[in-house]
Amino acid sequence: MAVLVKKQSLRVLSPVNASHDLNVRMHKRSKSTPLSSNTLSHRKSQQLLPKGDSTNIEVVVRLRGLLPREKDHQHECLAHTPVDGDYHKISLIPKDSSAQSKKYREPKLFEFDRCYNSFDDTSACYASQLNVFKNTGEKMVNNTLEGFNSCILAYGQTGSGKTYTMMGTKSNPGLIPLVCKDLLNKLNKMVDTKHELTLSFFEIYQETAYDLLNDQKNQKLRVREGTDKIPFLENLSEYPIASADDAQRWINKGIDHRTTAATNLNTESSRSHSILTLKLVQEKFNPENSSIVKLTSNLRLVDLAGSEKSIATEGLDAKRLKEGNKINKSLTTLGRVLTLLSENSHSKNNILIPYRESMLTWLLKDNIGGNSKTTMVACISPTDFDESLSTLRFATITSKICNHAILNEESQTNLNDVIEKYEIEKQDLLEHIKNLESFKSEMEDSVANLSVHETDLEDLQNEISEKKDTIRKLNNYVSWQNKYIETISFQSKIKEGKLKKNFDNLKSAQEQLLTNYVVQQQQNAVNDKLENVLQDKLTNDKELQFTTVQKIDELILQVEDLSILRHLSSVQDDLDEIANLPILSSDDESDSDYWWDNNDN
Ligand SMILES: Nc1ncnc2c1ncn2[C@@H]1O[C@H](COP(=O)(O)OP(=O)(O)OP(=O)(O)O)[C@@H](O)[C@H]1O
Repeated sequence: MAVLVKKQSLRVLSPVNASHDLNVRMHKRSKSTPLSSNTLSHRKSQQLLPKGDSTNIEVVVRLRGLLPREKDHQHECLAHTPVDGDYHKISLIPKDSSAQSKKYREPKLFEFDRCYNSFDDTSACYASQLNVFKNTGEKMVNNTLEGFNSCILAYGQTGSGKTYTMMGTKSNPGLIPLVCKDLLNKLNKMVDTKHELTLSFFEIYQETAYDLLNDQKNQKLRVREGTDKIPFLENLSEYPIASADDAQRWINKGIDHRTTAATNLNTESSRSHSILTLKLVQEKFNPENSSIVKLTSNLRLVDLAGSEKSIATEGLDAKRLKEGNKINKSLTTLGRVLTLLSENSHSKNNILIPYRESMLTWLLKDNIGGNSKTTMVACISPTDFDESLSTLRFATITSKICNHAILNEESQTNLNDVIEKYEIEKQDLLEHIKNLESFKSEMEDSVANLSVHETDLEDLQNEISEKKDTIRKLNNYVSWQNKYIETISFQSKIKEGKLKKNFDNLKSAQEQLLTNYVVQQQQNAVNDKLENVLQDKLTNDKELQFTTVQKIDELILQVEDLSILRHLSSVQDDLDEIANLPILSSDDESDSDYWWDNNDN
């Protein structure tokens, strides 16, 4: 198995190179910050070299474990730390050992100052958040206390664990909170040193710097360069911090203001580079030469935005795409600057470094190529071979850069000034003691007055305890009352329910009755009408009957008259007939005895 080994060089500048560089630096500093000749003189005069260290940027690698999402998709772990516990090494094993390209066939082995495995706690290279602080963060705290500028820079692809390493979580705090806590603990134990610690926090979002501690977050900050050519942000707010809680409050505020968004590879992806700076100014008295030594140092904690392949923002809106492009662009510039710096560290040519090409490299100028002890934490994800390879190559280039940290020390050597300064402080202290004494005597007077009223106080206390007892009883009574009210109100609720039900029933019965009444009324009206009609009919009928009866009577009369007439007429007829009768012969008498026998009809 062919193994590619990249030897990391921990190059220390040759004394010739170091003195040359430091003299150039000193020259620039003394030109830009003229110091008063009789009072304040830089401890390192033109003849003396400043105390300093020339060391390569330290590189540590942190390998995170598989995330639940990656486990669900059964991603393989492609990065490994050695089982023998050699914490300098880390290897990347390609997924497909039969791939055509050599790049994807052979494992890659890298060596760095330290490689942390963050998921397998049985591994000898395992490192929890606290281990990372102990091995990487704590020495930066010590550098700062010694008066050196220091910087920790988290680099890596998106979702590889930079923010987790720098900020961590509430239950697993990262480097930033742990560094703040340790620095403050150590400062508070230093009784012979006066110190002032301030904190500032900003982000670079799409090539513009914003103050993360300013409530008006959209105010753009401009980069300026002092006479010493050190870039700084104009109007960036700085807050004094006295305790770890103070620091945490400002950090939380900054986190709230930082630009983050969900991408395909990280639900809370940082869309900006964030830079937190702790600035420490210390003053110590040096009894050897009766001077005051002033140490000024910065500790910068940088969480870079992650490099992104297009997959991170695929399908997302144009804003995310633009952010991704800007992030990649500024990281490319950072890569170019670091490459040139590493070339300068290895050759006598002094290539001009294009720091100003991006705001990030401009503001980190001193940390990546100058007066700073710097550590890069290269974070890698175990599932992305290409991105991890690119991060480890970037880290290899960075590890070749040599920085020259100098002790930022000034000393006040004029004894009169020292005495004058102490005299002022002594006067302040005496004034303070005087105030305290008068306060003390006021307090003593109050105590004396108090003893006079001691008996009253006892009575009052008895009264208070009686009142308390009454209050307790009242409270009991009130709570009993409350319970009673609760019961009553419960019962009345039930009653109310029943009443409501009855009321509803009554209401529906009433409505029914009303309906019936209306129907009845209508029925009555119909009945009345019918009755009237019948009555009318009856009346008509009676009249008809009466008329009929009359008519019948008339008819009867008429009939009677007619029959009489008829009778009379028939009688007449008979009479007429009789009158006309012939006189009968004896012959006729044989046929019939009487004529009427033949005229029956
Ligand atoms: N060492 C670790 N142990 C446990 N979880 C981790 C570790 N490193 C990262 N994670 C988890 O992985 C996810 C991505 O981590 P993080 O947000 O720190 O990535 P990032 O590199 O800062 O990403 P970006 O560049 O997109 O901001 C988070 O859910 C985080 O909690």
